[in-house]
Amino acid sequence: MRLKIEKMGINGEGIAYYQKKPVFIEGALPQELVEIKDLQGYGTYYKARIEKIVKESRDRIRPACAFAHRCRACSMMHLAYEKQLKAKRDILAQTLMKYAKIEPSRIEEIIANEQPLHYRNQCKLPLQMEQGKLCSGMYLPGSNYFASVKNCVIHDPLIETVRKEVLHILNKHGIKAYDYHKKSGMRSLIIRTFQGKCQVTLVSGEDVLTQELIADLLDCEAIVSLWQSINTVKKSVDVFGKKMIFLGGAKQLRFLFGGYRMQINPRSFFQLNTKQAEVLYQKAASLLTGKRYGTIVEAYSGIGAISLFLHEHADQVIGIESIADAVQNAHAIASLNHIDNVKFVCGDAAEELTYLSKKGKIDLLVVDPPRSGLDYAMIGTLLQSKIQEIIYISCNPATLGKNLDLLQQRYEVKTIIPIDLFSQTAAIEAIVHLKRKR
Ligand SMILES: C[S@@+](CC[C@H](N)C(=O)[O-])C[C@H]1O[C@@H](n2cnc3c(N)ncnc32)[C@H](O)[C@@H]1O
Repeated sequence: MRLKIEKMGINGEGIAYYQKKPVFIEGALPQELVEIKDLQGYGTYYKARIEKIVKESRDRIRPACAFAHRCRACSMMHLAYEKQLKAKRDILAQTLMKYAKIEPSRIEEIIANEQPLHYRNQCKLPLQMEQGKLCSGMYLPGSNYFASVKNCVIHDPLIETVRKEVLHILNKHGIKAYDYHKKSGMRSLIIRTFQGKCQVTLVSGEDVLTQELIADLLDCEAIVSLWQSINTVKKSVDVFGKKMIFLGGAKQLRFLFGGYRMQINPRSFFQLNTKQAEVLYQKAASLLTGKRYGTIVEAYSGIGAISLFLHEHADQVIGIESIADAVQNAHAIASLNHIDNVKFVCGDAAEELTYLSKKGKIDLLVVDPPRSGLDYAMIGTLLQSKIQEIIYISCNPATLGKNLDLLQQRYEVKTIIPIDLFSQTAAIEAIVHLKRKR
């Protein structure tokens, strides 16, 4: 059967219509005519695969990665970059219209990523055995099918070099992939890099790593911080296990960011695109009205990067973050940079914000939640609070739209700025500025 692709879906798939129901077709682009196979119904929609592209879009390009069809993580790589930007703005506009009745014209131009390849500062890759060798790869989207990936053009090139070196060393020492029954072996490889240095975390079973293996890994010039994380939970959502073992080098990875001296532990969050993160925080700071704020609260603060960018505008900034390591990093960073008007609380954002808003006046709240968005407790606290201004940084248009729909009871949306942090993928970051209605 042949179908014409009408538009792009939220995950970068092409959408056609069959029997008045949408058909999601991975890899197809708007305006293309495709012959489909494996049509499967899921109640209100269908999914199908491309058998053949009968008429190609003019915007289709050859993907920059030879493994794109195999790992399928970069669902927009076959679309010219300029058109990716347009598609992302359109997806954000459609989603905010659908959930929050926000007119598409209210959305500003998307801020492009100057480096749409080699931008990712961290990899978290599962490990498996292939032809008797430990190798890294990806679980294909929505499945537990493992595909080894020889090279990734999204990663910072140093990640790729170190990934290959680490795998070579692990294989030299006869290390095998994780075995659920024995609770032993290597599960995942995490590499984070800033400015030519890497922090490596080996996620494993209950294995005790030999001193020879650790010494070989620390001999790699770029590895300056080495950790092991024990994770024996069968269907673990978090890649890291609860137990972290420091193996050598420095405990924290140190780097410069936006003129500030930073340090980070493996479990602490940091935006995956370092250069664009700076653009994002500068843009968020530029939305401040110019007046001096009494108290700014940054909820979901990670290692407190946004607080650093805002601290000069306020008497005090309070960050709230649930990961203890990140809070520890945030405090250390503030003192490394001699900033004494920021402090951080470890806890749940909704609970701590409820407490803080009862205790004193909050002039501006910055929220940068995970993909799940703000929970009902958080929305409830905001609606009942007297907070005048909110900057909401989102990485998920759907949860953003649902949250804005509720927040619009008390807040007016002033500005919406999309920004591309994750080129080649369908992920969209956006900054929304809200002001309390009179
Ligand atoms: C998208 S990251 C943003 C971090 C930081 N704003 C930045 O840009 O680096 C979300 C952060 O929220 C934290 N987090 C997740 N759920 C939380 C909760 N219920 N309360 C407080 N922090 C939470 C995560 O650990 C993570 O650091």
